[in-house]
Amino acid sequence: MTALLEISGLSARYATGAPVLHDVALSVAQGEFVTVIGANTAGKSTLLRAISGVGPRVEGSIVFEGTELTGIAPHARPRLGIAHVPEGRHVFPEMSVEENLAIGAHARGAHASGKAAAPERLEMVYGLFPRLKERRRQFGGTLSGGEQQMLALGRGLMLDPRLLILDEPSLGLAPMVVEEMHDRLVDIHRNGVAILLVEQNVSLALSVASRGYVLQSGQIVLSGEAGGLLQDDRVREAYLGI
Ligand SMILES: Nc1ncnc2c1ncn2[C@@H]1O[C@H](COP(=O)(O)OP(=O)(O)OP(=O)(O)O)[C@@H](O)[C@H]1O
Repeated sequence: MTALLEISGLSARYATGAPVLHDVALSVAQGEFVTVIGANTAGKSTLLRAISGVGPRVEGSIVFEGTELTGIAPHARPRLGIAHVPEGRHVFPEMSVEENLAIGAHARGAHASGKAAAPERLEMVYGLFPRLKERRRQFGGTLSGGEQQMLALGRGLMLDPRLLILDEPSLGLAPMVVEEMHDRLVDIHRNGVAILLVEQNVSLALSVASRGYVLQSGQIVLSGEAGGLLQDDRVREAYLGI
């Protein structure tokens, strides 16, 4: 499979701290669903931030569709087709659902080639999340936690991304909402969008993704087919408590 995202020799550190990522190599093929699992502070969010260019200082290479990202400004990366939905919901509380979604379309830029028109994207997002359509005039801040997470995800999709990077989309949600969220991720993936998912819920992440990486203290210590990782004793002991 052709690589959509190819990371190699990636190290990252924050201005104020010690190195967080060490010589990380990871790839996502066109249309692939990949997950990164690991304990708290392993560096999962930092890895996603390095891809979107917000936060850590990086060394190494992050190539997206043949373009080296490390020299590209963070605000220009969404226009290449990368949507980052960070941890926490980050909706604009005093803007309507539809205004929140419009911001996503704006971030993609008006002239991106191959971009579906914003009204089509909006219908696609409303098709995936009918509850957002019902509440399109409601302020973002008045939505339930699950609805806000869906709005954050919908805003990312308004970018018409080729790669969706998601940080803990199920954090703090009730189990039924978590399942709904993961069903929607499967739908989005079926529509041809590649997904890189960071998730605390390891069994769920490995059941929706096709491949996974285990990040430990900033290093990839294990990787492979999701089904294989789910059966791996090291994963079962460390992350599933089995
Ligand atoms: N802005 C920052 N400045 C300095 N250090 C940071 C910053 N953000 C994160 N770190 C540090 O980087 C390390 C990795 O954090 P990161 O958030 O990437 O981990 P994580 O695997 O996503 O964990 P969690 O699941 O708890 O979010 C931690 O030790 C954290 O304290």
